[in-house]
Amino acid sequence: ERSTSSFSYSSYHTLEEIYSWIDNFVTEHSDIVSKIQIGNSFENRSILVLKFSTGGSRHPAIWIDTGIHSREWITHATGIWTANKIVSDYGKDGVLTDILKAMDIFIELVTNPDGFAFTHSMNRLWRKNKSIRPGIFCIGVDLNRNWKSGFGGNGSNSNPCSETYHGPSPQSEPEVAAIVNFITAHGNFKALISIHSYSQMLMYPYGRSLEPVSNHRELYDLAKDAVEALYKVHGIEYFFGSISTTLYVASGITVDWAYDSGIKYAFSFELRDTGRYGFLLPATQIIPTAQETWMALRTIMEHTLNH
Ligand SMILES: CS(=N)(=N)C[C@@H](Cc1ccccc1)C(=O)O
Ligand SMILES: [Zn+2]
Repeated sequence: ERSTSSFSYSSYHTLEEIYSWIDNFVTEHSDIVSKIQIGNSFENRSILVLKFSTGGSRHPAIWIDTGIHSREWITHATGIWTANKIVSDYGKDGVLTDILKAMDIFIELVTNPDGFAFTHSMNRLWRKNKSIRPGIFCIGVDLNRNWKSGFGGNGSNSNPCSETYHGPSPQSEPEVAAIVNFITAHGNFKALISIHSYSQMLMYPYGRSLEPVSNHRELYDLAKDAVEALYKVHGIEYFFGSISTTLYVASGITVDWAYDSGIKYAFSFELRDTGRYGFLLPATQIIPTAQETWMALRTIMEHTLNH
């Protein structure tokens, strides 16, 4: 493909199609978008991040990741649509324009490239990455259990054959280490949003315990505003609250690490649906899902800008 104009935002795509789209997208919007390789996956695929910036050296930044669980295809598709929405609405939507005048947005579209390739080639329901280690007879680590904060705690599993296997040590997985190194080196991230599917929930830390975070009232109110903005688009209802109280206890997760690293606006989405199609959400729902999710993301980013 030579341009993004032939790319279908209402279809699911392979890793190669997405990486090709990224190159075309950056070329076509080089005034505001750039591509950063933050590392390589276990199977040595490039780990790519899109940077949206209107200048400045180290603007306060917002992180969004999709596809950390490879079978959650609606999340990559939503991320791609969102990237295009940002460049389309910059200069037109006053709130977004204000956000980008003052802050940078980083989007990692394929956070688990090895797993994602595997969902296209061999196993559509693969979740983990594809790491292998001597003497261990099952493949892959759950990248949403490999983070340092609460590592190895309840709601993660030490059995390598488990879908929630936390790995041999915190940040043992290159896909997690790459993000930790990038965000830590940057040092000025104000918000992190890690996007999963499915369940229709918007959640904030902690996952590892029932203990409320210091700004839990602020996060509750912001989550409430965000899900209301989401509901107004297509009438889709989300639950919201802390991970441990809304869903279940989970340890070693992205948003707990972000929060403990000083990123006080840390959220995790569970996109559509509530189980009718689950991970196999029909492509006809990609754009409606992305449209409603955008309104929630925009609400969170606006709050981050103003606080
Ligand atoms: C269906 S699922 N795997 N996306 C559910 C996902 C819930 C979660 C999201 C964010 C933080 C903690 C926990 C998980 O277990 O990792
Ligand atoms: Zn997930």
